Amino acid sequence: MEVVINDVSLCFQKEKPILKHVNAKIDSQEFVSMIGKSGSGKTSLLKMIAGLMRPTEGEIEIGGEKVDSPRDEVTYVFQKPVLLEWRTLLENVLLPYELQGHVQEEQLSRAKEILDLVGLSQDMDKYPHECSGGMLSRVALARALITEPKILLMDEPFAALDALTKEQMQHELERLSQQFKPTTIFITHDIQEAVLLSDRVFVLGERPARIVAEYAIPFDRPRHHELKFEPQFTQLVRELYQEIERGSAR
Ligand SMILES: Nc1ncnc2c1ncn2[C@@H]1O[C@H](COP(=O)(O)OP(=O)(O)OP(=O)(O)O)[C@@H](O)[C@H]1O
Repeated sequence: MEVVINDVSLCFQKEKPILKHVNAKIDSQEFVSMIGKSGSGKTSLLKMIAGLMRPTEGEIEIGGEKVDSPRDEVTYVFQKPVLLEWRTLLENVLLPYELQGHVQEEQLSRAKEILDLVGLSQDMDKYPHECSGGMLSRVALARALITEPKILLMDEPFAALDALTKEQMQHELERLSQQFKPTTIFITHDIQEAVLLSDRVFVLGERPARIVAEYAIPFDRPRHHELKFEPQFTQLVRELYQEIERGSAR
């Protein structure tokens, strides 16, 4: 399902606009990252796509329909995994099904299968307090994908993880998004992460922000971390870094 951001502006009361004239079209099954300085409005843009907030001007369309409230096809993954402490990992992953009604046998198998896919087959009866940050991120990813959302919105999902765990999670996400193929919009401060995972990277400028640059990332998939040492990769990272700096000066 495609996402269209059509001349979107956002202004909180009496303040200078946060976002002004943001335009973008994200194709079905495309993986796009948004990078930009802190406070440039990335989370606000994601919330508007999720239907959690309305633009002051312009509109957002998903699959050709205007977004004015949260939609079933869209799943949102927060920076900090939001898990219920009194439920096991399996029960947490089953939550989207429970919210739809009674859990069927087939859905239980599906939940176990997806926990297996993220490497947690041995841990599904544990409670969140018994788990590491990386395990909790895996559960959040499993829960996000279990309903096979058409649109996956991720707001710095790996920012709180240590470097090695973050690499593992990037690998999991790369693998799973190739399998499930949701249209993904991913926010990150990590330029390397954006280049590694994305088909395209958008750079947001400073307030009032708009998309000041857009880079297509040409590497074949599946992608591996060794790519980070390739000259073309480091060159792209450098250019994006300079774009963010230039964006601030614009
Ligand atoms: N509900 C709100 N009311 C007023 N101002 C808000 C509200 N939500 C966000 N803002 C302001 O909008 C600006 C953009 O915030 P947003 O969280 O979208 O930026 P961001 O680019 O995601 O930042 P970060 O990278 O630090 O997470 C910030 O200055 C923030 O203080």
